[in-house]
Amino acid sequence: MAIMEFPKDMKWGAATAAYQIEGAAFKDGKGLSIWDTFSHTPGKVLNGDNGDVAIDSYHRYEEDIQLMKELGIDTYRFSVSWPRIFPDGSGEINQKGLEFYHNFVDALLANGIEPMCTLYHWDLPQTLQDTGGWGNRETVDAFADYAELMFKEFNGKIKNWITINEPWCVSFLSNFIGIHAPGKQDLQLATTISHHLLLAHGKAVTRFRESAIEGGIGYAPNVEWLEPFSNKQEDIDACNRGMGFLMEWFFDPVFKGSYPKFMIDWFEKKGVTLQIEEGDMEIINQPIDFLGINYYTGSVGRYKKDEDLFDLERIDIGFEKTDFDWFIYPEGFYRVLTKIKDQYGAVPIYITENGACYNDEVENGRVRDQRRIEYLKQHLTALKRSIDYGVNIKGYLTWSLLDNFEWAEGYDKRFGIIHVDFNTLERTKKDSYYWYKQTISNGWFDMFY
Ligand SMILES: CCOCCOc1ccc(-c2cn(C[C@@H]3NC[C@@H](O)[C@H]3O)nn2)cc1
Repeated sequence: MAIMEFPKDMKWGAATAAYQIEGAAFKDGKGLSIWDTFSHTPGKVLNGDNGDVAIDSYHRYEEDIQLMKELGIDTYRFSVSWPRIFPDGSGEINQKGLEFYHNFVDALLANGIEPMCTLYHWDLPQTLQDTGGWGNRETVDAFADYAELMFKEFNGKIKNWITINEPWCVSFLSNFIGIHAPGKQDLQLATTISHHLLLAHGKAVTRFRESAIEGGIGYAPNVEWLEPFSNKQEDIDACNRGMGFLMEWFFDPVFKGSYPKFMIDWFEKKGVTLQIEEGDMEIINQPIDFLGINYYTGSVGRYKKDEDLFDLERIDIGFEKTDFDWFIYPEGFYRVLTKIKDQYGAVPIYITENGACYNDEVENGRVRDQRRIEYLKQHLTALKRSIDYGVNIKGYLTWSLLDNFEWAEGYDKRFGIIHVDFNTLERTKKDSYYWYKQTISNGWFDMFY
């Protein structure tokens, strides 16, 4: 047997996000988010899908929690819909919104499941977007006020807080590449937003510390691995720029108190500058209690002038792909985690997202998603290797517990270990659910069975 065994104190979990699962988009006083607006804008989301109903977890969370309990997870990562709490982004509080999350969190705790709460998972109140969104520094303070309210409201119930999910997606994917809400294509704006997001993270940490809240706080950047096609310096440099876009750009300010010079120089060549105000970097560079890491994929890269923003070409050398057309690259998971350890030290890390898109359907009451089991085996093996290297892994949370609304791909891309019929909303445990359940129970798995 090739047993892959994990530390007995490592936490096992699963993750979701409000706009992707809740539905009830216009119910009980919730205000509009930018994803309500974006998904209702023709041409933005595949098949015209939206999160109006999603998988109706707003009404079905008790059923979902029973599925989590049977799965045996220690912790469940969810996000709060900011406009469900502050319909206008700030000011008047929607008590029904607070009531929903209290009922939900109480049900998690009653079933022995530790809540891990993401404060911002992309659903910005539309009213804040109407005044510039994350491009406006006033949104930073609105976020800090929202965060402080949540900290105080749930102090003692929620002990693991994540400020911002995937700041690269919020800034550059959404405001430069433009495929996520609000769908802008402005590099200067996106770069300014990346700074405001880190500032918002820092200000939330300040409020957390000042309020003496029980537990810990971090953020959850997404990372990818880029392996140079050759040892030619131009290939190495191109891959470092591509990785620096997600890693050093969002890690150095938090862990080192400054932006990476090689990226600043590159952006300046593109006519982009950063407006950093006095005191910003000190606010951003505050100690955090853990780092969330979201990893899905990587690729081989090489220099190609004007191929993309970084003169970087991602090439297909035959890696297998998921149904999202992403390369399956478990070695990249090990490489990125060990790079983080080498560059930023043994910061406690939760894998806050790792999983694969496979669109297997229900056949005779069963979902045979063996490819997802293989993906999880390969990436958990890479995780174990990183633990043995000295990476301070505190937990692993798979994305996702349930099939859900996959942003611009709508309901066309399934990441869940539980299948959801998007018409009837019926949940069906996939083969990967049973595999994950056994792995959690054992604390190990056998590579070959
Ligand atoms: C045309 C050019 O395209 C450039 C890259 O385009 C993308 C698209 C999507 C992603 C992406 C999607 N996910 C999964 C989510 N993580 C958070 C959670 O909500 C999951 O649903 N992570 N990254 C990255 C890059």
